[in-house]
Amino acid sequence: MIKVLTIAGSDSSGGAGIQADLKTFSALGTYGMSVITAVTAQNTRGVSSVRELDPEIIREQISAIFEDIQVDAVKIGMVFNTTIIDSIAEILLKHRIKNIVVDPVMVSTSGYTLLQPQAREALIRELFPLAEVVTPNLWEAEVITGEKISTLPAMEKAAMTISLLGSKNVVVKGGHLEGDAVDVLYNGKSFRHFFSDRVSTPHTHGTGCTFSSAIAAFLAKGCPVEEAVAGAKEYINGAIAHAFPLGQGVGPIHHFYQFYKA
Ligand SMILES: Nc1ncnc2c1ncn2[C@@H]1O[C@H](COP(=O)(O)OP(=O)(O)OP(=O)(O)O)[C@@H](O)[C@H]1O
Ligand SMILES: Cc1ncc(CO)c(N)n1
Repeated sequence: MIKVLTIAGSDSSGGAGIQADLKTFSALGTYGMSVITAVTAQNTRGVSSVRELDPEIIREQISAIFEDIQVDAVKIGMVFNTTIIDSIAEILLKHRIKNIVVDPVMVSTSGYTLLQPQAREALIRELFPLAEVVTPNLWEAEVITGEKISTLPAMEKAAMTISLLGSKNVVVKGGHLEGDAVDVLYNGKSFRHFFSDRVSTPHTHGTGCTFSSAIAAFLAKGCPVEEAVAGAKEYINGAIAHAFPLGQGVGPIHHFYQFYKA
C-alpha cells in the first residue's frame, strides 16, 4: 500500500484542506493520513473563524506517524504561524522525509488569512528547501517574488525566482489566469507547460489543495516529477468537470475514482 500524509488545516465544509487532501489520496488509490494544524469554520461562502492547534500536539501527531509508519510522500498545506512551521520543519528534517510537496497557502479565496503575514518568511526559508515541489498560485507567486504576474512569460520568470529559494521544482498555477488553465513547471533547468481548457464552472472550492495532494500521491507511487504533475493536472481537470453546487456559495470539486483511469 502506498502511504501519503497531509499536514494541513481542516475545512468544516469538506471542500478544501485536510478533507480535500484525504479524498484525493483515496481516489488515487493511496492510503491517506492527516496531521491537523488548524481548524477553520468554513462553508461554501467563506471562512468565518480559525483556531490553530498547539505546536506540541502538531509535533506529537507527526512523530506518532513517523515513529511507526513508512510514509511515501507528504503534502503540506495551511500552516498558519511561525511556531507551527518551526515544529514541522524540525521533524521533517529529523526523519529525512522525501517527496514533500509544499502548497504555500496564504489566504482563502474569500480573503480570510490562513497564514499570518509575519510567518511568510519562515514558510519560505524553512519549508521550501525541504520540498520536492512547491505549488504557488498566481497571487502567492506575486507575494513571494514581489512582481506582478499576468502572462505566461511572467509565470516562467516567477518560477525561476522561486526555485532559487530552495525547492527542487516549482509549479506556478494558472487557475486564476484569463483563458486556458495553464500551469508552469520549472525544475531548475527547463520549463514544461501543462495546458487544459478552462472548465466553465463557479464551483472550484478546493482546487489548489487537491492539485498539490494529487502531485504528492503520484510522487508516492514513484512517478518522476513531470509525470506526477501531468497526472495531477488530469485529475484536477476531471474533478473540476464534475464539480457541483453545494450550499449558497462556491461549491466543491468532485473526487470520484471512476473518472480517473490510471
Ligand atoms: N476553471 C478551471 N478549469 C480548469 N482547470 C482549472 C480551473 N481552475 C483552476 N484550474 C486548475 O486547478 C489547479 C489549481 O489551480 P488554482 O490556480 O485554482 O489554485 P489555487 O488558487 O491555489 O486554488 P484555491 O482557489 O483552491 O486556493 C491548477 O492545475 C489550475 O490550472
Ligand atoms: C483549511 C483550508 N486550507 C486551504 C484552503 C485554501 O483553499 C482553505 N480554504 N481551507
